Amino acid sequence: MIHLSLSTKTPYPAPTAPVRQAPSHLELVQVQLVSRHGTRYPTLGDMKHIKDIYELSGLNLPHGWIKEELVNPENAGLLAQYGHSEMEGIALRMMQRYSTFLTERLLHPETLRFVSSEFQRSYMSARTFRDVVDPGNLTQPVTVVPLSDDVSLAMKFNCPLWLQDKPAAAHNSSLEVEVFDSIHGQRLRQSIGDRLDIDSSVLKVEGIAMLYSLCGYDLSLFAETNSWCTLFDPDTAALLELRNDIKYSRIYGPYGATTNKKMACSLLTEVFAEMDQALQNQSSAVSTFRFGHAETIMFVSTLLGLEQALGSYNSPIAGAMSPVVALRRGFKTTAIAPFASNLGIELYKDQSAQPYFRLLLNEQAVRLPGCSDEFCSLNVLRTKLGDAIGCDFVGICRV
Ligand SMILES: O=P(O)(O)O[C@H]1[C@H](OP(=O)(O)O)[C@@H](OP(=O)(O)O)[C@H](O)[C@@H](O)[C@H]1OP(=O)(O)O
Repeated sequence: MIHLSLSTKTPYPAPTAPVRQAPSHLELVQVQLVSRHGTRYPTLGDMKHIKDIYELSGLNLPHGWIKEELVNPENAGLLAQYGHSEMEGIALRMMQRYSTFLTERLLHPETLRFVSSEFQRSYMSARTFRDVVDPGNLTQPVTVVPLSDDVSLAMKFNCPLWLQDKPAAAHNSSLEVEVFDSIHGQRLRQSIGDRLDIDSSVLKVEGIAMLYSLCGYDLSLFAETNSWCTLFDPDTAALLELRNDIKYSRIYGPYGATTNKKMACSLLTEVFAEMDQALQNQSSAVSTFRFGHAETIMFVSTLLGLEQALGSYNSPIAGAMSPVVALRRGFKTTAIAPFASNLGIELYKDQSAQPYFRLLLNEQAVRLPGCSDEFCSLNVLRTKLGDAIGCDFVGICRV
């Protein structure tokens, strides 16, 4: 696979090495997972933009660059074959990572739960994942959270205040994107124009961003690097990822509306309730595997302040940010929200029953600020989340 940072259209970066084993004094009590669905087809919105690109006059596209399935509305937003494979891989590695724990849990099938949002891509991701973890079909079927009640996975649709603030967030990000385009636009138009052998004025930067998404879909859906991805090199891809991150960090991330820092509070309240219940009665500890969307992961990341564990975070990602400084930013959607992006939450207890946790982002350990090690006292996380635990999501979202 070519090493291009393709933002939320990046295929899942399967880990190449297993995580560290827990120290012997820690006993695994529970595992929880919050995951985006696997690789999907473009949404209807993206299909329209792709169709415009396909029909752009003056683009003599080589054979194979135009793929009808990317503009067939019957495919819109559906989980793709490769998305199933991504979920199978994550489940298989989880079975290896927690083999004793999960084998024992399957003796009490009520202690494993699978939950998805009401979108086909999330539901089928949950189904595929469950089929690997529970081949004997002993556990309850996947629980689908009705969209109208969903405050934990597709939560953005049920927060009126967030929806009211979104146009302002989108406007703020568009101002920063304009600054970015004024600095980097000419270089991008020249580079892509040369590679497409067209006049650099034919394409706007917004159109180039769609070509970048097309490379992501080519790579994620077809493992193909010989068409749209030939237009990009790591530097131009990194610039377009930065352009996306200017937007995503303001719409779903730490540099947008204050509600962004609360949007995952209902979800993390559920996660903490299950952790507390597990600590009180370990034998009935429930491990829940949840499947949602890119924003599910981005909202959780924003509430946890993951960008602080992943890189520099003090200043908002801005259009005039130098690419060198931008390289060190903690909020990178290629790392936080690729297809099948997932956050694992492991719960342990030590010999004096003190609770510990470890976070795995895409199956790699993350050490939160305030933690001296990836295995960290649960009190650090509880304190960090504060009143987000037990939050009144409806009250927070009231206009
Ligand atoms: O890849 P992203 O995070 O942008 O995908 C979004 C969807 O946006 P789009 O693919 O259209 O750019 C968004 O669809 P929209 O029609 O509401 O804009 C969808 O609601 C959101 O959940 C993301 O989709 P995901 O792939 O299910 O995460």
